[in-house]
Amino acid sequence: MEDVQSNPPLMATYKHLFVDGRRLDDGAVDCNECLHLPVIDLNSAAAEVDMVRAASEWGFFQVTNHGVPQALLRELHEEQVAVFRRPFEQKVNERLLDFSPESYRWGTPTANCLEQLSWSEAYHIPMTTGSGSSRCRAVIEEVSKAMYELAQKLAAILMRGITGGGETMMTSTTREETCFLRLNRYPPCAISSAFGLCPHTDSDLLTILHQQDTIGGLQLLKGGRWVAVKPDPAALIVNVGDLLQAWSNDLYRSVEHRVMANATAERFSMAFFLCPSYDTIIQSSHANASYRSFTFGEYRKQIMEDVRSTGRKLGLQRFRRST
Ligand SMILES: C=C1C[C@]23C[C@@]1(O)CC[C@H]2[C@@]12CC[C@H](O)[C@@](C)(C(=O)O1)[C@H]2[C@@H]3C(=O)O
Ligand SMILES: O=C(O)CCC(=O)C(=O)O
Ligand SMILES: [Fe+2]
Repeated sequence: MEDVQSNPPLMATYKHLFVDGRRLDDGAVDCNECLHLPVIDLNSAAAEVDMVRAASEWGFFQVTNHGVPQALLRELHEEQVAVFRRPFEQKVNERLLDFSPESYRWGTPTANCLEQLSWSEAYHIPMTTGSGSSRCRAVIEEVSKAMYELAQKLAAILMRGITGGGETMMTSTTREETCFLRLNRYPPCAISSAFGLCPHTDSDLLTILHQQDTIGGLQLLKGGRWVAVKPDPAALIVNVGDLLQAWSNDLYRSVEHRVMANATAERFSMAFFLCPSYDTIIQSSHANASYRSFTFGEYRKQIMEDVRSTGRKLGLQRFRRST
């Protein structure tokens, strides 16, 4: 049974954004249509070709035979539920497993309007920090390692698929220090429609996402329309991040996605973000590269500045060369 005291005070903090019973305009969503993402069997002979096609046509796909044990994912889910069930005060004031105080976040402190609000709470867990000998710590570490290994394998395939060649991604390009797990919890939002996570692209190389239940709510922008992704706790979803889009000179697509809050049910998910070291230069070898070269550190800094000053992420458009 859910302890109400564990919920962050989302309504009390953000009620001013729900003015005049305003609702988000989600008229573009076809609720009856659930998107079946392309499925890539990593053991199949065609895996590499299929993945390159899916990353350029969809930006999102599912992987099977990925090597991450279902039992481990279930165990993480149990630990995650317990972590979020703790009283709100504890989540804010006590460091979880020695992670930095900023590892716990809720709502959107910079939101100026309903469209910028994320009705959720999350833990950002960097791969290389934290301490202790609890089961929770051990499970987080094991999941991070398995996700890191899988993500590196997928990124290497996608880098090889960039036509024109020249691009290489050594395993040394990615850094355990910058990769992180994001544990998401989306509380129900009974009063009005809200985003569980507002529309965004991921600011990494690629993301591996596990939707832990069948509640649903993830939507992605396809052909100018928001479409719902079929929830499947047995699947791992992979999506291209901004850095791979730039590195591939727009061959691969970092697709905008969002989560709709559910009126009655809470939802959990976990995402692993594969990132390079901050000094990695992101640069396409294409003769007419669409983006100027930039470091990952520069990119992160720009995003944080934009979110702070405008309430939203401007992302890759900041780095696009004028034509
Ligand atoms: C306010 C924002 C923070 C965020 C970018 C955004 O505009 C909307 C989503 C946020 C998110 C969610 C997933 C990742 O944790 C993240 C790093 C990302 O790429 O999009 C964050 C962004 C952030 O914290 O900077
Ligand atoms: O919860 C989900 O399904 C999506 C989460 C997500 O997009 C993210 O954490 O970046
Ligand atoms: Fe995301």
